[in-house]
Amino acid sequence: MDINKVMVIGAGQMGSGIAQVHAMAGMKVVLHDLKEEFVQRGLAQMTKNLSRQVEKGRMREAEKTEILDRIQLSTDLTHASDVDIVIEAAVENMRIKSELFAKLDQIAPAHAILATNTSSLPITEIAAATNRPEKVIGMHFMNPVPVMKLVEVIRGLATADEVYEVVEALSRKLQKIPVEVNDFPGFVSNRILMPMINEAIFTVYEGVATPEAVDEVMKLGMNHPMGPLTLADFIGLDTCLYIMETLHEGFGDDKYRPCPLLRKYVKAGWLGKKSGRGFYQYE
Ligand SMILES: CC(=O)CC(=O)SCCNC(=O)CCNC(=O)[C@H](O)C(C)(C)COP(=O)(O)OP(=O)(O)OC[C@H]1O[C@@H](n2cnc3c(N)ncnc32)[C@H](O)[C@@H]1OP(=O)(O)O
Ligand SMILES: NC(=O)C1=CN([C@@H]2O[C@H](COP(=O)(O)OP(=O)(O)OC[C@H]3O[C@@H](n4cnc5c(N)ncnc54)[C@H](OP(=O)(O)O)[C@@H]3O)[C@@H](O)[C@H]2O)C=CC1
Repeated sequence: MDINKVMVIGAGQMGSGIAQVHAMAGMKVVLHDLKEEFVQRGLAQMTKNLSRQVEKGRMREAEKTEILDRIQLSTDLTHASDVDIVIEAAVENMRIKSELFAKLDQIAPAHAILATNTSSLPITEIAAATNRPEKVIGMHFMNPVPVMKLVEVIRGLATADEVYEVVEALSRKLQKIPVEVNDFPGFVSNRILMPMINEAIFTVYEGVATPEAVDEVMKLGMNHPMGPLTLADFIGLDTCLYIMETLHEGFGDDKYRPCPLLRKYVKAGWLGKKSGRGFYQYE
């Protein structure tokens, strides 16, 4: 099956990146969010990224315009009626994702694949909200989407082989490298990454070191491009907390308990870079 038109749900940091890479690969894209201001923010992010490519002489202004022209903005879910695939990148919450998938199942054409960019939630459970579980799949991009090569592809219990093959080919068309993993909480990426981030937060919580010191240790000592607390701020502390909760609940093992300091920051609205404050202050 050829993918010509894609709908991306959620115009946040992941949704806008996912929309951008599909438009750059020549596909028509509908970028959807709840409010006009959110889709406009997504468009501004994509425009900024593409302008940087133009400034660096890697893209012509005309190419940038062509890419942006392929992107339609939407606050109306019925725009899913003529797409080949929907990629959902709304907030990391099972109730919201299940409701979205139930609605999309009613609107999207019968042939359409319903993919989710969830970073930890069970694909099988999201698929159960639809009448087409064989066409539901996890397509987990990494942040920042235009830069990171990986797409973790997760089959639900009922995902059809041909759906997996379409998503694998689509990932390659986006110049990404798909890696198949099974449907377990946090998949592979966040089962390994997020406990490290949570442990870094515990070291601050217990007074072992400052956030700056923790990040320096991991950057200089382990050659990580960003320290774990800078990375947590970059991902979004709300998303980090939701992933830890999914791991904790899914495995029933206390080793995944979210650090109380992470909970406190999220309750305070300190969500990291996107809200201007997390372990660090921005602007
Ligand atoms: C939570 C989940 O479910 C899964 C996840 O995504 S976990 C998060 C996974 N991501 C990571 O671990 C990222 C770790 N950090 C890094 O790899 C790097 O710090 C980084 C790529 C983000 C930035 O790299 P850097 O060398 O420190 O900075 P910088 O030189 O400014 O940027 C490198 C390139 O990335 C681009 N870039 C940086 N941030 C970007 C962004 N937010 N959007 C688009 N492009 C971006 C820059 O334009 C630059 O491009 P060129 O090389 O083409 O000029
Ligand atoms: N951040 C990361 O590094 C990564 C995140 N992910 C996953 O991607 C998804 C999105 O994360 P991210 O982009 O960081 O989050 P953001 O908070 O940046 O963006 C989420 C966007 O989705 C919108 N949204 C919420 N509910 C709905 C809905 N019902 N319909 C349409 N849009 C909705 C939000 O609007 P509002 O502001 O009103 O809530 C917001 O604009 C999550 O599932 C996350 O786990 C995956 C890989 C990496």
